[in-house]
Amino acid sequence: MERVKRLAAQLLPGSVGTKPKVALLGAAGGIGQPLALLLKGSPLIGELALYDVANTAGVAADISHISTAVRVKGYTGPQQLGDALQGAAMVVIPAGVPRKPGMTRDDLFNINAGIVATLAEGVARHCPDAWVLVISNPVNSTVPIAAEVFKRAGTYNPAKLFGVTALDVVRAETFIAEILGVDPRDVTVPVVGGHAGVTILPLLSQCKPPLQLEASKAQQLMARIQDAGTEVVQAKAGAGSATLSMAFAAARFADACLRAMAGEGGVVECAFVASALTSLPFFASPVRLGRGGAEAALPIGAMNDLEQRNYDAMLAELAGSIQKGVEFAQRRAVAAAQ
Ligand SMILES: NC(=O)c1ccc[n+]([C@@H]2O[C@H](COP(=O)([O-])OP(=O)(O)OC[C@H]3O[C@@H](n4cnc5c(N)ncnc54)[C@H](O)[C@@H]3O)[C@@H](O)[C@H]2O)c1
Ligand SMILES: O=C(O)C[C@H](O)C(=O)O
Repeated sequence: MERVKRLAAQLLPGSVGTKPKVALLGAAGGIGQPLALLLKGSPLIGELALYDVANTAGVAADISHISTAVRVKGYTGPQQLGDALQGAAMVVIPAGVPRKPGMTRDDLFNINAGIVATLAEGVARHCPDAWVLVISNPVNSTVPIAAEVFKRAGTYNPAKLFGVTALDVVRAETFIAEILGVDPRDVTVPVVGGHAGVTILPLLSQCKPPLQLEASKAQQLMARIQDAGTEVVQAKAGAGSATLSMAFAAARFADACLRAMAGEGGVVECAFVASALTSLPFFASPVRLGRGGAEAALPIGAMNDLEQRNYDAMLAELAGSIQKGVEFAQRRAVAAAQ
């Protein structure tokens, strides 16, 4: 049996025994640490590679003492990025700077664009078949950046690149459950578009159980979901943005991906993916996940007047953010070639 497991590990890239290796980039950060903790508890992971530019050794030593079967190793600095990524079946990226009060997610672009591009280059080189889950903001631009890097490297598989928008869904479920007086786990609500301000579009009319709200209340709830990140940034007053709820949301999304990777059918989660649902090249929607990644971006369904107005209002901003990411990656490639 052991021989069969070892053989399977050699034949299936990214697997340790029969369970995959997951690399977490930005593992010592505000999201990285609690996310590492949650991933250490996953029965679906064989090995967890914790990578950061600083402070990884302590986090890895600490997490490695937790009595679950996931093997943990820490990697620090660009020279160890390759080893962290080698053989990974999934790469989760929360590396980068968070917002401070008064900033938009787009204000993070100048720093985070280069970080995500560099890490995506590492993925292309060391684990080109991995599923890549991008958390670093602005997601509406960092995902297109990663796509461009992969295209240039000849490794782009649109089915395996995801912008993590799960926190928007988690928030929508929570706020709706408060209104309905039910357990948030019993609420289902699609959140589509992107992950910044007006591009976050919760389709409240499709909520299950149904949510009966007059238009002004629905508008208020939609605005609260759209501004929930800012609510946390303001509450943290300069100490960063959402980390714990983000770790919860990312762990849930990673778990969905790992279950689909392992062959579970019918797994659907919202994510920002390459999509033909709209005129835009990327769009967040419910996505059906399968062994090979995103199998289908599911139709966003009928929208009421409020949702349609929000949808129409978001398209230009989302298009601009996507284009900004694409142009950044193209300029970077030209500069690298000179
Ligand atoms: N997608 C979402 O819903 C969502 C939610 C919350 C936060 N975020 C974003 O996630 C990012 C991280 O947030 P945080 O609160 O964890 O920030 P943080 O500053 O606490 O942690 C970021 C970590 O990234 C590391 N890092 C920086 N450059 C790196 C590099 N080149 N390679 C590897 N690691 C690097 C830092 O050392 C740090 O440990 C931010 O951009 C934030 O806006 C996204
Ligand atoms: O709001 C932020 O800057 C972080 C994150 O995108 C969030 O939605 O909490």
